[in-house]
Amino acid sequence: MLGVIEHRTGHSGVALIDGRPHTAVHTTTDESESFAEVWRVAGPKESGSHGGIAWARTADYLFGVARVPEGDRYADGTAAVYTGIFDLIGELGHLRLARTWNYVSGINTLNADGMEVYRDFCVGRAEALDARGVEPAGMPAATGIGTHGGGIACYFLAARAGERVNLENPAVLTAHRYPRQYGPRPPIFARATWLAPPGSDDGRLYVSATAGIRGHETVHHGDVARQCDVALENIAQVISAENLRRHGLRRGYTLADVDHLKVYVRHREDVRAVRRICAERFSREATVAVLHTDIARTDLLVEIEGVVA
Ligand SMILES: C=C(O[C@@H]1C=C(C(=O)O)C=C[C@H]1O)C(=O)O
Repeated sequence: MLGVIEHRTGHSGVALIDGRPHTAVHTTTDESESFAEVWRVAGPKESGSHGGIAWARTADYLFGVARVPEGDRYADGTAAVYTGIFDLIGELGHLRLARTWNYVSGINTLNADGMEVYRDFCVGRAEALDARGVEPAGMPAATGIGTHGGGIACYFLAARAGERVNLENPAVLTAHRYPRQYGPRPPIFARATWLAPPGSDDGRLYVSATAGIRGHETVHHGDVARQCDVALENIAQVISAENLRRHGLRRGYTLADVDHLKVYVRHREDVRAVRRICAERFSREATVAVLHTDIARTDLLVEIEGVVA
């Protein structure tokens, strides 16, 4: 095990438990929906702590977890976590950042300056890129989603070598090009990231948390089923052979290939409908965890992420 993230009805701090980074994120409101997200990899491991980031690695992969404590502003704390991540991957030599997750409590509430917490988080992330000279196109697939408490939990996966390709979706505007109406600094992440070990094309495709957005606009306001359909359509487009070819990758996938799904639903009463749609569209063998959380944009009702392995 390289790291463990528990999804449940409460949160915990960041810890190294038996050499494994660990935290619990408060991503749902019903204990029966709780589960542990366990990252496994073969080979000898070492672990450590670096400026509040608990990390573990093998020769090939690095997994790390950090947290910005609950407060009335988040930009500075977020910038500190992300500059810490950039510094750590540099020092350890695992420079291919492949996936990030950002679990943000009170994501749609206002901070002490009257700015939405999600936008405040985006400011901090963008400032860290500025500070370390990281190009927006270098940022991989991500999740930026709500929780019910605990500040901001950030975790990430990075690789030492191999092929990493960040993918966009032609149907959705590149996040870092969003217009200013979504906040003073844009979200910065790719729609998916392909990661393959050196000398092998046997890689994985990490799909960002994906919503009912076309261009930069939320579609089907108030209609969770139709937003869910557009999110699924967006995932299907990102992982399609046509899109992978556009990014220089000679393979292609369908929704039936996506596994390790996490589905975030804003309203408890929508959970059943979303579960039904996902059961129809994903493989019966896929694991699908449905969580009840707020979502970065107040008009988004559902987001879906997964991994093609
Ligand atoms: C809100 C969006 O995406 C969400 C926000 C993300 C982020 O800020 O890292 C990543 C994926 C989604 O959870 C969007 O696509 O506009």
